[in-house]
Amino acid sequence: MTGAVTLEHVSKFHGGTVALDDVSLTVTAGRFLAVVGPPGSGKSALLHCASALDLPTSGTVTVDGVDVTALGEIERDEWRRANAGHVFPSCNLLPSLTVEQNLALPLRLARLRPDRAWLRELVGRAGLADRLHLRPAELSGEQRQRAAVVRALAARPAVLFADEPVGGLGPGPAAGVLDLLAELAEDLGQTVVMATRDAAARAHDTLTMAGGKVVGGRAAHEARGWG
Ligand SMILES: Nc1ncnc2c1ncn2[C@@H]1O[C@H](COP(=O)(O)OP(=O)(O)OP(=O)(O)O)[C@@H](O)[C@H]1O
Repeated sequence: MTGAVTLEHVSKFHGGTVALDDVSLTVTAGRFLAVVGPPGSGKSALLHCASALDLPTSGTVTVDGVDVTALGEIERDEWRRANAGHVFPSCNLLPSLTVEQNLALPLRLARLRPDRAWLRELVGRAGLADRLHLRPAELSGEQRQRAAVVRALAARPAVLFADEPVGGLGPGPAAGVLDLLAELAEDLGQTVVMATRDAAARAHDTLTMAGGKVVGGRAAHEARGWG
């Protein structure tokens, strides 16, 4: 199983603002981890550093044994395209393309060969098999966000990083998207790291952040850095 993420003494400063303050933790491969905390507690900063979208000011991030903080910029971009999938609050699907074209786009841009069996599996689980020919505007909000999850996983990344993936959805559609994330972890062993203010119920493990630090968690044996 892939997707083990380890942060060791990771700090991130933005000028004088501390976004992450000496965070050390381990995400177990194949688990669905929710990172919870109030606005400004450092959830996004944690996801950005863990997924190599951003470099920490200090500390190291290792994913499946690769120290991504030691990679040069070009190598880091290549690593991220192949190994880190991202979902954001807004689905960011291109309105002029069909769902199928949207799902294939990151693979085409990265010149990665599609794994058709994997894509079929994802599309089926997301309930989009009969929606592939439609434009994003013809989907429900939940279906659009499910499509964003499939797109993020198309390259078979080691880890899916979802930053407030249900932020713009009502309770019913949000539950549908969270169910999909939980199923992907439970049935396919997909490692998922999700930042959320309050939608952690379906996750296997929870870490709580405040002031850039990890201050608690349900999977205390899996993480270090508090108490
Ligand atoms: N680019 C930036 N420039 C300056 N400060 C930043 C920047 N990005 C984040 N911060 C600050 O770092 C801290 C942590 O921000 P972060 O976005 O990680 O929190 P969050 O828990 O994800 O919040 P939210 O729930 O609102 O998304 C906050 O004080 C924020 O203002």
